[in-house]
Amino acid sequence: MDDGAFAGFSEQARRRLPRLFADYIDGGAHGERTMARNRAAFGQWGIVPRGLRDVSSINLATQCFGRSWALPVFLAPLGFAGMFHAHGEQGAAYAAHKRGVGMGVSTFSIAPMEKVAATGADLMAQIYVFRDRALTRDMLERARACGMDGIILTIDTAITPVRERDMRNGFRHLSRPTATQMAGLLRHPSWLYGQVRGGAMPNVGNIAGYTGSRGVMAQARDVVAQIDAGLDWDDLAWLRATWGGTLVVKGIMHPDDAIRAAEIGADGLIISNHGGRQMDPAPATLDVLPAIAQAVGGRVDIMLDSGIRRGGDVVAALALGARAVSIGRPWAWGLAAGGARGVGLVLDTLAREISDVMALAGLPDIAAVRAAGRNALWRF
Ligand SMILES: Cc1cc2nc3c(=O)[nH]c(=O)nc-3n(C[C@H](O)[C@H](O)[C@H](O)COP(=O)(O)O)c2cc1C
Ligand SMILES: CCCCCCC(=O)C(=O)O
Repeated sequence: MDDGAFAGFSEQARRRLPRLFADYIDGGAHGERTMARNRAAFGQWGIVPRGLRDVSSINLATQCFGRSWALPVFLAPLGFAGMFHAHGEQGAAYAAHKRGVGMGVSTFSIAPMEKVAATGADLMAQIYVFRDRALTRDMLERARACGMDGIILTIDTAITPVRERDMRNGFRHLSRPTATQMAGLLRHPSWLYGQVRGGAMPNVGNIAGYTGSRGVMAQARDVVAQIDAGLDWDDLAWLRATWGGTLVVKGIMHPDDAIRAAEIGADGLIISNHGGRQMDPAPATLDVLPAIAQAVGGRVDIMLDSGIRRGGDVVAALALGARAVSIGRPWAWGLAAGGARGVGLVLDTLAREISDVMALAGLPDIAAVRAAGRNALWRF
């Protein structure tokens, strides 16, 4: 896979992590065709160079979901990040805070959201609607109590599909490691040392009542079983009525769903195919973006994720109608490779490339990118 500007980070992450974690991050569902298509879609668009425009100062600041960020880039919610490096989710949040960008805290965060919030970062809690609604209400109350005024409802995980790499590695059964798995963990002593120092028996610490000594994957399976596969539009309306803050729906891939979510009162949408980890084969997010942007017509802000690996990818997504993008695997690689510093470097790398592309396209700020739209682009 083409890891773009982050190839160095992903290589280092693969060296540092036991294989089953590296594969968990990198892998996708079934034949991984969606994952490949996400990248290929960005390859279809060029940014047209323009000169004789004042680009002596490039401003990457943007507004999305009623928030202001220094870059049009958000750290996507990632489960189990605390197992990629001892700095865990707090390290990533610290890096996000330092760079002035936002971050989603996964329901499957190893660190409880309260600890992540203590970094002072601009966070949104990623939630599911659980079969036990009291559990969902509890997540909402905790998010509110620790100062988060926004939530992200993930809607593309009614089931968790086969991910062949995880099957091969027995990832979902890690709670009782086999001899092969144990040998794999022991071959990565610096990673193991970090985990031992961090508590040795990690929990999905973000979900009250699901921690304990049975091991992280047994807990994760229990939580996955709580995700309500019967979720429908009425439940979105229930969530809208229950949660007074910003509500963003993640996993939108069809204009009709975008319109319906906006009508029910969602404040924002994330066009996402979960980085190719759910539906395979699905269309690339960049390919569905123009129709969705046209359908919602500016009524709600759109963020896009899945396959962003270059500054040019970000500029293309903004020109086609997104207000910001989010990155998943790149920050996981940065964290695994170098903790909080690694996540910061990933953001710096992307910011530098976005700035390069905007300058050479004669677009000094994000408003100019959005105003130029397709006029800034070339379809190969
Ligand atoms: C390791 C990993 C864990 C993830 N965990 C979650 C999660 O807990 N909740 C969620 O909504 N999305 C989750 N995602 C999906 C991301 O939020 C995001 O949609 C995706 O990573 C974007 O694609 P990219 O990795 O190509 O940037 C996860 C993705 C990865 C790679
Ligand atoms: C054991 C599978 C749980 C999946 C939750 C995290 C996630 O969304 C992912 O893509 O991985």
